[in-house]
Amino acid sequence: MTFMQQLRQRWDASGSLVCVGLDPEPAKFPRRFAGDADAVFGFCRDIVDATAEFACAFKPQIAHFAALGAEDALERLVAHIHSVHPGVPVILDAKRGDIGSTAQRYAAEAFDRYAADAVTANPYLGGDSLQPFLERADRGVVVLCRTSNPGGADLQDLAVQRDGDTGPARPLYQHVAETAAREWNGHGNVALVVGATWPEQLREVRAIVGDMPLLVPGVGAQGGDAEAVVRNARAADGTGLMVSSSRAILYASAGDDYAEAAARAARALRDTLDAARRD
Ligand SMILES: O=C(O)c1cc(=O)[nH]c(=O)n1[C@@H]1O[C@H](COP(=O)(O)O)[C@@H](O)[C@H]1O
Repeated sequence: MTFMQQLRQRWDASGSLVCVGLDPEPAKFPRRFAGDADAVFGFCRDIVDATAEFACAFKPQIAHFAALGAEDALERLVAHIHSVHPGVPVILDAKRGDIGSTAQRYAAEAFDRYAADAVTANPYLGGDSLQPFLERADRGVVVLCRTSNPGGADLQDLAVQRDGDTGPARPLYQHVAETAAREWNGHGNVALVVGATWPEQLREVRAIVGDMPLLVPGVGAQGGDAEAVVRNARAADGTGLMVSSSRAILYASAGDDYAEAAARAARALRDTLDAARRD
């Protein structure tokens, strides 16, 4: 089954638009993990098991593992999700982008080493740099379009015009959305990242890309408005969104109830999103 088929089935089966982000920071782990050499895996596994029923996807962030030398924990975590929660797609957040020969190795890293169903990719190097990801038709390629951070505007909002365009200049992120929909999505395996912190841009992107899935980080710790995300960016059938939250779920409690607190936070976000899409 392809990533897109899996995602659509999961939206239906879970009734959830929540993507649970897995960004391990040992300093924030509950005290019971102190001195545990396998704390990164153990903590993330507990969060996964507690939140899976409320998740349309999981999104481990690679730097949060690699910076700790915990790549092995990431490999085992993805294997755990596939075996214990089959049907919940894993998006590896790696934001890769490089010349073709190197991008090919990044694709092998994400899809073969880590067995991710999808990967985030940076389009700055252009279409040929995305090709090694795009040609893996069964996997998803989640292309950065309008990122959630304050500086997302610095370059992504620059008004630009392609050679030969006759209309007015448009923000670069809109060109990314249009190119993704028209040129990069030949296998139907492309999604876009648009931050929850930019509701107007979410609306603009949705208008450009039709029903293409959007990964929307920035609710929770970054303060994005979950209801505005749904209002502005749901697809025609009420799905189309993976609204991603990491810290607000992972670290909902620093006590022994961390897993239950994470489940409550994920369920609350699911319910908020679900109510908004029924409005
Ligand atoms: O690609 C991403 O996942 C991403 C894109 C973006 O525009 N903004 C963004 O915050 N992210 C990631 O989403 C997660 C957000 O974490 P929280 O703010 O804790 O929910 C982090 O892992 C970021 O690296």
